[in-house]
Amino acid sequence: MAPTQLPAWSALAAHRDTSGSVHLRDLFAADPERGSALQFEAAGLMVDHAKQRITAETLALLTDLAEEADVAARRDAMFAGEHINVTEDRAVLHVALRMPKGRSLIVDGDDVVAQVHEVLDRMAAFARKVRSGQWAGQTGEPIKAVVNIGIGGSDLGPRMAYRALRPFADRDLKVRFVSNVDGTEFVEAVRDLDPATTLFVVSSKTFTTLETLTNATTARDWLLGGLGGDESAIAKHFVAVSTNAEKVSAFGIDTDNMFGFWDWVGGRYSMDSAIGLSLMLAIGPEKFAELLAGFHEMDEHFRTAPAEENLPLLAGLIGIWNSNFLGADTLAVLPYADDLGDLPAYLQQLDMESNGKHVDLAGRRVETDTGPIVWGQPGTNGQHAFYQLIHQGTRLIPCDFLGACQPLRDVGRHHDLLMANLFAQTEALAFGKTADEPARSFDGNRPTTTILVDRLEPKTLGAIIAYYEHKVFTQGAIWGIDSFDQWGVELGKVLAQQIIPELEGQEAPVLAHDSSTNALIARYRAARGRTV
Ligand SMILES: O=P(O)(O)OC[C@H]1O[C@](O)(CO)[C@@H](O)[C@@H]1O
Repeated sequence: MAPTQLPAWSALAAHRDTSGSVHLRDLFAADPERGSALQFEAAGLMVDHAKQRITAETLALLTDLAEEADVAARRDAMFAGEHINVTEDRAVLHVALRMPKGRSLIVDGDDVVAQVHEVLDRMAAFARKVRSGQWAGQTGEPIKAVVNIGIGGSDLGPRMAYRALRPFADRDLKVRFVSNVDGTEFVEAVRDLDPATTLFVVSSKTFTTLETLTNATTARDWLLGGLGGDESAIAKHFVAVSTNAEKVSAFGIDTDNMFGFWDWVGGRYSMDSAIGLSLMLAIGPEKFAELLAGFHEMDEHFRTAPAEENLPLLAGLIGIWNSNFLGADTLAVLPYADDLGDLPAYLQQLDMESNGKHVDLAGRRVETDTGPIVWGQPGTNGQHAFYQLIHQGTRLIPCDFLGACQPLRDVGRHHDLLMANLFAQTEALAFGKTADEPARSFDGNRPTTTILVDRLEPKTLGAIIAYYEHKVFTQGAIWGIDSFDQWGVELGKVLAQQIIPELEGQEAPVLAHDSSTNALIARYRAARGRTV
């Protein structure tokens, strides 16, 4: 049934019409305990929803909606390994990637937890060899640089987590990430690297992705070019992370040097699978295990906590309130932690690739907006760029503010100033300011959630990511969509394959696109001195 037909949906619409415009100033004035009443804690995260435009009644109606939409049953189906990714007929089991050793989960006849730990153990053994210098390159020298080649879910997770966990990384090991098919990224990434001491981790679930295979081929040429062309060097300088052993081997990487995962791990949910290998190389297996423990703690909270205290569930519901009832189109993610600088980009894929859907599970066109446009960048930089529009523009932009109470590098007054800015922004957005001059007045009533952790460490990062994964899950379950496929990325890939020979060919191609695309291709060919 479409969510709009559920009784709680109509009740929420009526509630919005009667009290949805009450100002946060009035909500706070009416309830002196509001600040603490709307703070929730689990797995090392404190999530403060007090500055959202909600009341106890809103939350009660939203949890009714979750019940009527049967979110709990869908969650249980995910944890049980049912094929909830219906368009691809697959289980969705990223939660199994962080289940502790010894636990068992039989899916389609296999104990997936045992499989997960077998790969984790191989990854750990490999990481220890590389980190200790025991793994030698072609010339016998130890590895000093790791380059992860991958894109989308095979890049954004390890890239984001590496930046977030730099303080825990072995700083003698350079770690780089190459994703874009723009050759510039590869050239710049290896500019100061020595092939003799560089290890490439080619990460691709399918091992068919154009960008990744192009970059991996260029990397192989660069390596062989620098080491005298002896192909035996590949085994010492290339490892693969993939579900596709056949393609890995066809590329020339020995499958002994391959770390696998499974079709029940979606790309954007894979940073805690073998896709995290480059991160493990940087921070070591022990810290990687702490990251997994943080994920698992939030998984267990999501699986077992009652709706009224369930952090990801509440976050998902409040997001639905903002999008579907208050009319917000976007969500700004604003980390007050430079270490989380790549979190907005990571969450863009997690949220927008999962819930950017226009049909429901039965294939009917949805009747309501689905996933929000996710964007953002670290505070305080954003304050001096786009916050003007959040404060005084005409659009409603809900924001997630994230911060850590204890700095990992305590420099002078920096951390207090950083966090003062975070708190000040949420206060200004909620309460605004009246002034005689219209241009200087702030309406306020702009909804925000603040997420605080004590320290940004592997465990808390895991909990933050699992919190967002399950928030996205909750929203997808309510909208009744498949959050785990991504057919929308296919059309552009197919068209690019048609256009590639039209750009590269010597002969002037016969162009059969629309007049705009034809003209762009002709312009490009002319600028590159090719016949048109
Ligand atoms: O890991 P792969 O198979 O190279 O895919 C990379 C990314 O491409 C996508 O399929 C989108 O094009 C993502 O879902 C995925 O994370």
